[in-house]
Amino acid sequence: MELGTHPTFRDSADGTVLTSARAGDPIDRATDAARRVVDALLRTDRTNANLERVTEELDGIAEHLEEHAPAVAERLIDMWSGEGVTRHDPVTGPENAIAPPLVLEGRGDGTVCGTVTLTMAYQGPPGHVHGGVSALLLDHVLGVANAWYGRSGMTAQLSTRYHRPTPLFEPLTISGRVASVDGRKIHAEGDIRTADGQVCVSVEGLFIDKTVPRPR
Ligand SMILES: CCCCC/C=C\C/C=C\C/C=C\C/C=C\CCCC(=O)SCCNC(=O)CCNC(=O)[C@H](O)C(C)(C)COP(=O)(O)OP(=O)(O)OC[C@H]1O[C@@H](n2cnc3c(N)ncnc32)[C@H](O)[C@@H]1OP(=O)(O)O
Repeated sequence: MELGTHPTFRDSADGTVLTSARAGDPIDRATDAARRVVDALLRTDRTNANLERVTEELDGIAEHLEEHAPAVAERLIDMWSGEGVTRHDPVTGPENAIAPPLVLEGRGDGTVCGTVTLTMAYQGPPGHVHGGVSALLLDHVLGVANAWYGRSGMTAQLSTRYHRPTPLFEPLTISGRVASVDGRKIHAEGDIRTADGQVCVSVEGLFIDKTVPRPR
């Protein structure tokens, strides 16, 4: 994976924000509105909300957006034209309505961390976070931790241990760090904790340094 000029803990200040800022751009605001729609659909009274009208209006919005969508190949070039901080990924991307989005900071000790409160769309067991969502968040956090360390790679293995159910609707702190590097192999680890420090999920990941060329 190409690293671009991503900051590392050796040359950047403790507290450096490593994910794309929500700039308040129209696309960020539209994506926030889409997240709100997803959450509202999950919470609405299905017998009382006028869902036929809702469907028509949402279809109308989708048609308008599709009319203004360039070809996928062109869009991919645009998506990857930055310096290695993505705006579209499903964990931190302000332009991706699937992303919570998680904001990550780099620490002087090589750790990256961020706090997020997950809502209904991320539910697995009743009132708790889906295990696949936890793995997704941690995989990405380890990827960013690798970059903060100064390396980059593809996930080859992600070993996930679920210690206790991870609550929705409460702030969760997600952190990751590089544990060791052995040639092309990057070993990283991380966890998700509740505000009182209880570990809900921990992971160990093996990443292999490999470049996937950016579309151009
Ligand atoms: C989404 C945003 C990304 C943004 C990136 C942009 C810039 C970066 C900047 C900031 C970073 C920010 C964010 C990054 C965030 C997230 C990252 C997301 C990560 C992913 O979402 S990524 C998708 C899922 N991931 C895959 O899609 C991988 C598919 N797979 C392959 O592409 C190959 O399989 C590969 C590359 C893994 C290896 O292939 P290869 O040919 O390069 O290497 P090779 O096989 O020669 O192995 C060399 C040595 O590694 C050992 N080894 C290999 N694989 C192993 C395994 N699984 N277990 C144990 N050991 C293994 C061998 O045993 C050998 O060991 P030895 O040298 O000792 O013999």
